[in-house]
Amino acid sequence: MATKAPEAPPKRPPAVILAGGRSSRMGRPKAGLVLHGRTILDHIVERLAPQVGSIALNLNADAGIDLPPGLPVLADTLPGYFGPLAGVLTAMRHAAEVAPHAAHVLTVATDTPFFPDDLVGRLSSVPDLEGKIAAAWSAGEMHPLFALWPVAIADDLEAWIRTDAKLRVRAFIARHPSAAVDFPMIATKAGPLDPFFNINTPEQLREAEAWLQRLKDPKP
Ligand SMILES: Nc1nc2c(ncn2[C@@H]2O[C@H](COP(=O)(O)OP(=O)(O)OP(=O)(O)O)[C@@H](O)[C@H]2O)c(=O)[nH]1
Ligand SMILES: [Mg+2]
Repeated sequence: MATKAPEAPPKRPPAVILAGGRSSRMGRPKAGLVLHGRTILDHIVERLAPQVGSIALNLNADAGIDLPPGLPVLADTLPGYFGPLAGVLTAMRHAAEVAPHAAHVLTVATDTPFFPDDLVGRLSSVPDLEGKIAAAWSAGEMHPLFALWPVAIADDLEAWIRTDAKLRVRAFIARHPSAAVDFPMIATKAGPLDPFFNINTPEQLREAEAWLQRLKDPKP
């Protein structure tokens, strides 16, 4: 009797951490922010590593910290601070080089320390994922930088960045087949925490520190 070959486990995608912005509201590079004595970048790498095949960091200026050893640093392939989509394009170009068979590349933002530890598992379980952008949502909002992007649309993205005036991530996603993947709030003693809470200002950094403390406190 013929035995069915076991299905190969799904390949983990290459990932790029987006930290290529100017951090102007924070006033210093966001990748180097310290939360509970460790850089936010360390928190992000730790959460990401078990979920992906490789990690690189998209950065356009000195982050002001010692970077984790062995982490490739990628400046935007289209220099000029064209916004987050320039980071996504850089991620796609990088994936085509380091993982030529990967259909998608994952992006995450460096300023969002509580993102789900099942981010990749759930984004990749979208039916008929091939050719689609799978983006995370929570509380009725899209988090378009937490997404799996088809590497095959890199040229389209580059043309869009070169010609579109507004460079909105959501507008680019709307041009392509996409899927929304909803993530629940994290329950804490102080109420629900959005896993995509992101840090733009010094005040939000203090808020994130308080949330981290609540997450570490044992439940009553
Ligand atoms: N590669 C690249 N990434 C960018 C650019 N602008 C923003 N980003 C990234 O996009 C994500 C969301 O951007 P923001 O939260 O506004 O971060 P930011 O632009 O550094 O901060 P502000 O200057 O305060 O707006 C962050 O991960 C940024 O690093 C850019 O011009 N190039
Ligand atoms: Mg910005």
